[in-house]
Amino acid sequence: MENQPSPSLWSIDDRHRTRPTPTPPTQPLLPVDVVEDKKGVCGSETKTKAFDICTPKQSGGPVVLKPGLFAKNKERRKELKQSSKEIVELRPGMVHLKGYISRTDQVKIVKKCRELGLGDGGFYQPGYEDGTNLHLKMMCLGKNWDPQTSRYVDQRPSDGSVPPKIPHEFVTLVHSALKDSQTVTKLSNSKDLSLFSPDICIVNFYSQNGRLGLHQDKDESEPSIAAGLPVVSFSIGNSAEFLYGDERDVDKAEKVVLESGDVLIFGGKARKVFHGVSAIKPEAPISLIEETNLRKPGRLNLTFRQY
Ligand SMILES: O=C(O)CCC(=O)C(=O)O
Ligand SMILES: [Fe+2]
Repeated sequence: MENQPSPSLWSIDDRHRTRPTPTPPTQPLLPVDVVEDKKGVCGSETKTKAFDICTPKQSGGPVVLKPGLFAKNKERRKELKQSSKEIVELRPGMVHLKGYISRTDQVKIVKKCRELGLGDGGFYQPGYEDGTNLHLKMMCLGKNWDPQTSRYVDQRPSDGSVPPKIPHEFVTLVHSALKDSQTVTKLSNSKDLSLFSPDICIVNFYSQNGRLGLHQDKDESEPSIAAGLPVVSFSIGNSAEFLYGDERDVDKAEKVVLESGDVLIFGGKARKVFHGVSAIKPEAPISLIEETNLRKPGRLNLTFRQY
């Protein structure tokens, strides 16, 4: 499966033949990186600061010396070498598509997530019932996952916001990744990676100390889990150490590094695999950061599921 053409996110009809249609003009981003959301629950006024996953462009301020041209070109050559495509079956039902999302599409995903993340239902700091916070920022699309109750609801309880819809371009890319991953699982069981219609996407943003403990994704509906409908995960930005295993035990877990542009899929027999993120690594593609101003270090992860 080496060197497959990468699907383009904005070419809808036939990703292998059609040139990507020009990016639709993005809505103007909100003017400031902090948005005050005055919609409260039950009429009370709460102020939620939307988290900006990108660093707003500075006007004035201290001059930052950029790396020289030679150093930059060297970085880019390294990036090109590293972005080799490969599909690896990690275990039955669990597939790692390395370098699957093109750099252009990664840029589009970051920009779209930033735009949505600054609006109603955008990035916030999730916390558990006992008052502890998750070590990441979160935004839900389609339906809201509530960490306090581990349930999906239509509105975010903390501010009453309604989650934005999943952009259809994201769904197109999920379907392409599933179809391509089925080719490697033909010999084992391609039903593990059956096509589905994602109606939920949880978008996580990890900074330097971001992490996520070992857990199972099991809050989707019973029929969805029973059918083994897969979870499809996109990684963008800094690389991450991703753990997975049969039990909630870090010492027994296996480890894989997820890099920018990687897609990970787990369904069928692997649908209830324990998984988590143990660390964010320093590596990030320089061209992506330059084009998007994604915070450094910063890792965006999108997991698509069907309720
Ligand atoms: O960030 C990741 O790679 C995993 C995210 C995850 O497991 C989740 O959101 O349930
Ligand atoms: Fe998960």
